[in-house]
Amino acid sequence: MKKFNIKTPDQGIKGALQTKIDLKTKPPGSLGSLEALALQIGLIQQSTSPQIHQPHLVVFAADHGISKEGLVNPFPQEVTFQMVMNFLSGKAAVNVLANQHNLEVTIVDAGVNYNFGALPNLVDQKVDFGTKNYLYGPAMTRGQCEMAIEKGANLVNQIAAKGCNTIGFGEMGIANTSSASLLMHHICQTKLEDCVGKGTGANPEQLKTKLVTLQKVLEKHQQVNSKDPMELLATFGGFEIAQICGAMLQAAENRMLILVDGFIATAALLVANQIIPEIHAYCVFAHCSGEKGHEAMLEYLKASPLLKLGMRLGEGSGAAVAFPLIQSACTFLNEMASFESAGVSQKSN
Ligand SMILES: Cc1cc2ncn([C@H]3O[C@H](COP(=O)(O)O)[C@@H](O)[C@H]3O)c2cc1C
Ligand SMILES: O=C(O)c1cccnc1
Repeated sequence: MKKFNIKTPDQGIKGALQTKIDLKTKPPGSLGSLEALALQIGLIQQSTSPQIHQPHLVVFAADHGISKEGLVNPFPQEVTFQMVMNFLSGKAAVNVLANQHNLEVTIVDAGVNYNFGALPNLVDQKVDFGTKNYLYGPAMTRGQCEMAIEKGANLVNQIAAKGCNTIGFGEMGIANTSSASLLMHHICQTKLEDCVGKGTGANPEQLKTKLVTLQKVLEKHQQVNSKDPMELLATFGGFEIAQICGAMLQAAENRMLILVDGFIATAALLVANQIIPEIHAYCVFAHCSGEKGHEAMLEYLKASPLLKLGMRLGEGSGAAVAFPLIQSACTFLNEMASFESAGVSQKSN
């Protein structure tokens, strides 16, 4: 298994950053969360003039063995490959929202149950044609899990080599809210019923079946070690979740700013955070999803999401929508006048 080397950013520059923020022509603290964001980005980049370069969203797609039974997912499995085609034609939610802010989008086949052949804009990182059904055994082997992590990490290195320092991750995989719920249950030690939500729109009866089914999955895997993130990921994960986990770990090692999307992307981070908790300093939490469980997941991570719009889509759509706030944080820090430069009097005391 690849070892990641993630260090909390050196705090030496913190005083200079805070002073620069406080000397802007505004009452102290009046830019609220943008000030915290500017401080965080400055620390990550070790600069009092941080810059966003080549911002990028990577969408990892994969299928889930469980989805074939239709017990946990309102939509059928083939929607995963159909949505990949939609991403490639540039017309899905994540495409249009990313285009709005000039975010580059890369689409990855992490393990879709479909043979795409060679498509020019699809990155082939297929581990397998979907995971196994975890009702009957682990979703993937340990080897597949490690491979997925490495593939995600390698892609981030390729993107970083082109000059990107800000990256978000999205996902597509019918039934993946179930994987995210199971991972959450074990890592956050939250009751299963508080981790399981409507996903793509389960009605009350479907939600009950989803919960009963996932309870059976937990019973099948009673022996799983909640303290072993790789075992959890291999048992309950998806190839897209595992690739996002590796991608996030690599992005933090590379000192990139990570935009964390919704329920499923945050579940990937839960695993990454259990592997190396220092990853936290590199994460900006884009939004609180409308999916039940996300708020508690964010609380577990002591994360303050930038937005709460009731979005519950995934794909990286929340990361795309929050991106301009990152730009605003850098812009005020770099361009706003100071009391001295503008000749504005500071408060008397
Ligand atoms: C058309 C469509 C587009 C999507 N884009 C993201 N998801 C989202 O929904 C799926 C998870 O929900 P569940 O666990 O209920 O299947 C994931 O693919 C996720 O990215 C979509 C779902 C659908 C149907
Ligand atoms: O918050 C998310 O990422 C989410 C919620 C429901 C379905 N798909 C994704």
